[in-house]
Amino acid sequence: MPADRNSPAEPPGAPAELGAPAAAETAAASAERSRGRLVLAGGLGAGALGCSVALLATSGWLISRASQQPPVLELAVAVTAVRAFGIGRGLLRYVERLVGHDATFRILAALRSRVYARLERLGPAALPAFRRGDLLARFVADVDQIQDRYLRIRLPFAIAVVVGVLSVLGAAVLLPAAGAALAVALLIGGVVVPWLTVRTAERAERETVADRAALTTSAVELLQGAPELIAHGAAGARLRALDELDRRLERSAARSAWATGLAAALTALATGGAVLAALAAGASAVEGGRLDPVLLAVVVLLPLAAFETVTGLPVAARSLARVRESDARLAEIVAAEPPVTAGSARPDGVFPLVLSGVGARWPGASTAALTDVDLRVDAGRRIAVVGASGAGKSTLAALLVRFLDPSAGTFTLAGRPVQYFDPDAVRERIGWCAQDAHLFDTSIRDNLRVARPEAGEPELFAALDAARIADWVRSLPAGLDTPVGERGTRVSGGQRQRLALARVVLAGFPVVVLDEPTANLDPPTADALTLDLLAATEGRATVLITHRLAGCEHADEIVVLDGGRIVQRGTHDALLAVDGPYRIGWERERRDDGRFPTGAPERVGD
Ligand SMILES: Nc1ncnc2c1ncn2[C@@H]1O[C@H](COP(=O)(O)OP(=O)(O)OP(=O)(O)O)[C@@H](O)[C@H]1O
Repeated sequence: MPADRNSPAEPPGAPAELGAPAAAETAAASAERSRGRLVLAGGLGAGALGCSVALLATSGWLISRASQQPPVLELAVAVTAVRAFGIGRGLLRYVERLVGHDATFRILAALRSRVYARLERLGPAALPAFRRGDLLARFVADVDQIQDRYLRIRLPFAIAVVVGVLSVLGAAVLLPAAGAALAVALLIGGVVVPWLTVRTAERAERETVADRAALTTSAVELLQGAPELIAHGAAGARLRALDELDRRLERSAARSAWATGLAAALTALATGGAVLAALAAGASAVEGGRLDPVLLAVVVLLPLAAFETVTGLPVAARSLARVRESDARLAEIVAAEPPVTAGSARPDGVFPLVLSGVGARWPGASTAALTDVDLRVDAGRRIAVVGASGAGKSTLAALLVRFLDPSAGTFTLAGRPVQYFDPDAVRERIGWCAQDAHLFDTSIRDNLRVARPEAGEPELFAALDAARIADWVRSLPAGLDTPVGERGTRVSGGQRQRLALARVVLAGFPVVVLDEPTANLDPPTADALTLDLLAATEGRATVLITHRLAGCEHADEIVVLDGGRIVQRGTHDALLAVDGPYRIGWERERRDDGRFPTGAPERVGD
């Protein structure tokens, strides 16, 4: 981040977490809180697998002993035990799944909140470093992938160790040679095979994560740009590129599946080897009188059951690479430098809002977007910021609403550097109506309530009235419940901006920054909206950013930006009186507007 002359040495309450911890630590912190549940899930899982092993061993003994036709009472305990182990296995497995998933989802929810909080701090200035679809993949798929660390890796490995050791001890008590053979086979199935899987599948797994993210990114881009691509006949090429990405993902998934298949074959071989070894050792021990023949079935069946503990481990090990890759991708978000210094204080008042010698530079940009800007906003004052495209107007808006830090100069609210304050608290006082205001895919009512959730119908209509769109809303069959479509596609550009304006009015900010609210409208509609905007925000400090000069005559001060610097400032009359960019722009706008057929601008819902 560029040096910040304006930064206080140490803003009070600047969150310590801004020190960019790794995502793994973020997940670990969440896991810490669910440790008890994870341990319980491990215990239940070990119990369930223990029941499986005991079930097979007891059944083996029962069948062998029953063949000798002893008194039924002698078998009663074993029969009951078989039932108990059978029921216990299912029951414990069910509860283990509940507890394990509950713990994991809690960890994921906490992790997702933390990642979202990070994203929020980065946005919007630092987010362009990530592509939209890629961010989506990180936020959804990568966070989801982290669940494997607990559900598929740590729990199964811990359970395998406990049950594996107990099974080996059990077998060794009956016949030490069988115990030794089982230990060796379990080490092969539980350590060597998973290790081999990791070695074979690691690259493929990493590629799978990257390919899946690339596929999401391209699919999102393709869907968003579909109308333009179809109109330009370029959709076919993009679809083919997407197809190629899909095939790449298929290839890496196939390579990784091949490793899984190999692991399954090796595990089956190790199981078979353990059973054969137990059979050979058991048969010779029976022959030598060192083992009761009835126990031979137990010795032979035990490895079969014990191997259940390690069969899932190669798949678990395989997902280790995926988890690491997702971790690394989340760590990039966590480590990305926030574009603003955040304190924790809440501003009591914002006036006067003063920029003094302020410069601004966007992350990654080589040149400053603003240089040496002075601005003072007092209560109720209305300032118009005008200038050509690229002059730095939106950058000024970003500075005012704390999306960007000044790289030079000072920005103070009521005399205190803005870096002392929580940016969210600043934004509760300095409202922003964007150039392409976002409407959510829900009703008009819910879109307005983003600004004030508890607002009742009279307040909503008062805000709509101020934005001169209330009559249109009343005329709709569903009124306030009319859906606006995704990104407001079911309403016109002018209606969208007016709804956004109503939202800003409803929020009641003491300072309102209106960033090119008329940018995409035809001149008559734009001018009508500008007048309505100024009327709706009457009495509030307003910074109207615009490339059109019509309406500026109502501002207390006009600031003309060019190349990131203020080149003129004053009232409309004063600026018209001198030969300068404002007068040139004003005269050109009058002349050019004269070329358009002019009609009465629509006032309601254009
Ligand atoms: N998010 C961003 N990241 C990097 N650079 C940016 C970003 N937004 C603007 N810039 C750069 O800052 C400079 C000023 O742009 P800005 O958008 O502030 O101008 P503007 O006067 O609002 O233009 P317009 O009227 O076209 O919106 C330009 O050089 C632009 O490339």
